Amino acid sequence: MDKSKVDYSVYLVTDSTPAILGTKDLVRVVEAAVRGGVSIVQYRDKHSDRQTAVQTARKLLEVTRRFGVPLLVNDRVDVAVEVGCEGVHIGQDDMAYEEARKLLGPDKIIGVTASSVDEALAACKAGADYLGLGTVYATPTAAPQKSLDGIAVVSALVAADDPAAAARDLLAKVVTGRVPDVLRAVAETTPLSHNMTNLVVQNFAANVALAVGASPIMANYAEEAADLAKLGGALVINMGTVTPDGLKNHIQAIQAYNAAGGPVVLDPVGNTSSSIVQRGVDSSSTLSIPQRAALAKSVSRSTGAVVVLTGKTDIVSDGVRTLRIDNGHEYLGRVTGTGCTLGTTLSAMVAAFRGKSPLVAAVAGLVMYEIAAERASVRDDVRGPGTFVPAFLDELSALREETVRGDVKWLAGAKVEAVEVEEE
Ligand SMILES: Nc1ncnc2c1ncn2[C@@H]1O[C@H](COP(=O)(O)OP(=O)(O)OP(=O)(O)O)[C@@H](O)[C@H]1O
Ligand SMILES: Cc1ncsc1CCO
Repeated sequence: MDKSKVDYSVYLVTDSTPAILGTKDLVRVVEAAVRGGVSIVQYRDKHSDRQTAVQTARKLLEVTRRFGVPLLVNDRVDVAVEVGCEGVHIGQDDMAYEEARKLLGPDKIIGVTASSVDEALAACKAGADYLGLGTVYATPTAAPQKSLDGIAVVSALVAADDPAAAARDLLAKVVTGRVPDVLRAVAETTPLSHNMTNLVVQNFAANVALAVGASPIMANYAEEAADLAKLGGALVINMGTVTPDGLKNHIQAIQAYNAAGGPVVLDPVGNTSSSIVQRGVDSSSTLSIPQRAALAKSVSRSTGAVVVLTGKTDIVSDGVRTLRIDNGHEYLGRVTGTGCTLGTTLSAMVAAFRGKSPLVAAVAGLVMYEIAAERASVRDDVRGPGTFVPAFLDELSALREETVRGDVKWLAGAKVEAVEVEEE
């Protein structure tokens, strides 16, 4: 497991005490919670003897591996070493970071609890992969300086009657809560959105990129891609009006972005070729939402890419977590190129959120795009798809401005839900 890709959004800390777990089986509770959307699990057990702890950790590891999420063990580094899980979480009174690192090697995750600024700085300096901070809550006068990567919960899941539903609910809330971080990152970095897109949407896509806060360039000649790829942006490959020459340019440009580690958004426009971020497959499909969710998850698993399937309901999956977004307006389906320019929007989000979560970035792009459409559709000056387009650009731009000045009331309208997909 590549520890730089770990998603801390919904972090489950187990508790086997009867007051929290009741008479339930811990492994089943964890399985349900992971099925619902938990992205990382910490097995925390202060009371069991070593042999029991090793046995339980093995059972938990079997579950977490099946779902592709990491398992950490609290405190008991020897247990983590013995079962070969993804790492440990240590407190200030536990084994020292350096000693744990020696036992676990460089690739395992080591998280450290910090209860003061000094402890946090020391843990970061030592090389901790993440910090666990005590009870944290923002107040109107003390907003956190750094946004959080996720929340750790114990009883909200372990004591829940339906841990899967509780995990789904938390996942949707945490992902939605991170949307402003993504939009602010776009505003702060003005990422390059390098579009190799179809002939129909060039101008519209460039204007959408500007409205969401990106810097567009429509450059179809692949010789330029190696230089452009170094500018920290993302590439959109849209195959809407592709030609044999265009295809060669696309491949060369993708290689340039891969070499530079830059994100690529692939929009096959109705094609079903393998993809990096894919959309449009469903536009005229009759698949049910569970079928589309299963398709998105399986394409994501096989490509390693986040997959987006658009339509009235959009599906986003990173192969582990799958979400649906039910915002938008039918005008989006009556204007050409709204799928294509969504790809441009996504490129801005994944570029600005590079190294963080592409799933969260994709959700942010979808939510912003579709709430802008909803707001435009109810404006007095909008009487049909023609007047909708300029109003839509205005609303995209307004959402960006509101978010940058800290007004995120609009996000209350986000309809994001986690979807459970049966294991194959
Ligand atoms: N009836 C609808 N209600 C709400 N949102 C919609 C509707 N139809 C499309 N959308 C939204 O419009 C955006 C574009 O999706 P759509 O599936 O229409 O793309 P497309 O058909 O591939 O577009 P393109 O014209 O670029 O080929 C998505 O954000 C999607 O959610
Ligand atoms: C109409 C059209 N034809 C090729 S690409 C495109 C834009 C919507 O996909």
